[in-house]
Amino acid sequence: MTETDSLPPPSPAPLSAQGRFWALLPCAGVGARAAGPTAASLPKQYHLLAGRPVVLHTLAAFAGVRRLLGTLVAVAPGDHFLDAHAHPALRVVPCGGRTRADTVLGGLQALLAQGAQPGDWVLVHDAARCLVTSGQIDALIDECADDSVGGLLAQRLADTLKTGVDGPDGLRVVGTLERSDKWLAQTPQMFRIGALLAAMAQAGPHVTDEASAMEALGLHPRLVPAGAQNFKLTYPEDFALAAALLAQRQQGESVVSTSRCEAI
Ligand SMILES: Nc1ccn([C@@H]2O[C@H](COP(=O)(O)OP(=O)(O)OP(=O)(O)O)[C@@H](O)[C@H]2O)c(=O)n1
Ligand SMILES: C[C@](O)(CO)[C@H](O)COP(=O)(O)O
Repeated sequence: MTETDSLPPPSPAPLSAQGRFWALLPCAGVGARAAGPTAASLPKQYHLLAGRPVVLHTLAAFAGVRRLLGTLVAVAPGDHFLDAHAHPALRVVPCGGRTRADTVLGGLQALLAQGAQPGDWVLVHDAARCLVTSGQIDALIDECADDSVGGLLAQRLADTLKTGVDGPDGLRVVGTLERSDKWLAQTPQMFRIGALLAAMAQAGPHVTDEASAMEALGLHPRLVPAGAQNFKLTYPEDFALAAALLAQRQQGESVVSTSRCEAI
């Protein structure tokens, strides 16, 4: 164990009248779109950002949510990166699949095999979405735990939304969409484990998020507004922005703890 101090210690999860909550992090992607000219072969969820691998920033946010009973990280078979970061609050399971949806399906099955119940809630969150905060995760649970379907964090559109077509004359605008009812889906996305498992199995390996699988069954997940900082590391240019934001947050934390020390 070399970096257990990277994660806050697990706090005992209080029993909640609203049910039991688990987290599932799909962490088995290869990060093809993040591979710039100088990229190492390491998948993006393991790149170092502000002194820590990306996924440990993500896990630190989940470690701050007291209602979670446990977190399962779904990694690719043969991936031992997290072995060096063993932690009592974590289950690392080599159930990664060819697509994100396959990985989530394997992770849901693994949660049930490890004692979760079909009626428990699961919060599925991209390992590569490392700027999520404990406060946002708690807000999602607060908004959705009494809901009959579940829901997701999402961001309102700030820009005008175009449709484009890449034709013989180059990439051209062919229309402008009404944006007031459009949202960018983020994660976590929170549903009952049994319902999500059935929905994902039916939706197939190419569904891009959990909410889509539930929508395909005629359900309407709740949208919980979240800010632009909860973005997913996808392209090479995303890393510098994430590093700057994480460094700024760390600086903020150290200023607060210094002022606490001075106040004592
Ligand atoms: N087969 C896969 C594909 C993706 N993911 C995870 O799903 C999250 C979001 O997916 P995405 O950004 O698409 O990651 P990659 O598939 O790694 O990226 P790319 O499509 O650029 O290769 C990431 O945490 C990624 O590790 C996964 O667990 N299993
Ligand atoms: C789940 C997700 O992050 C919500 O925006 C997104 O759909 C993942 O997409 P990708 O196709 O795996 O990049």
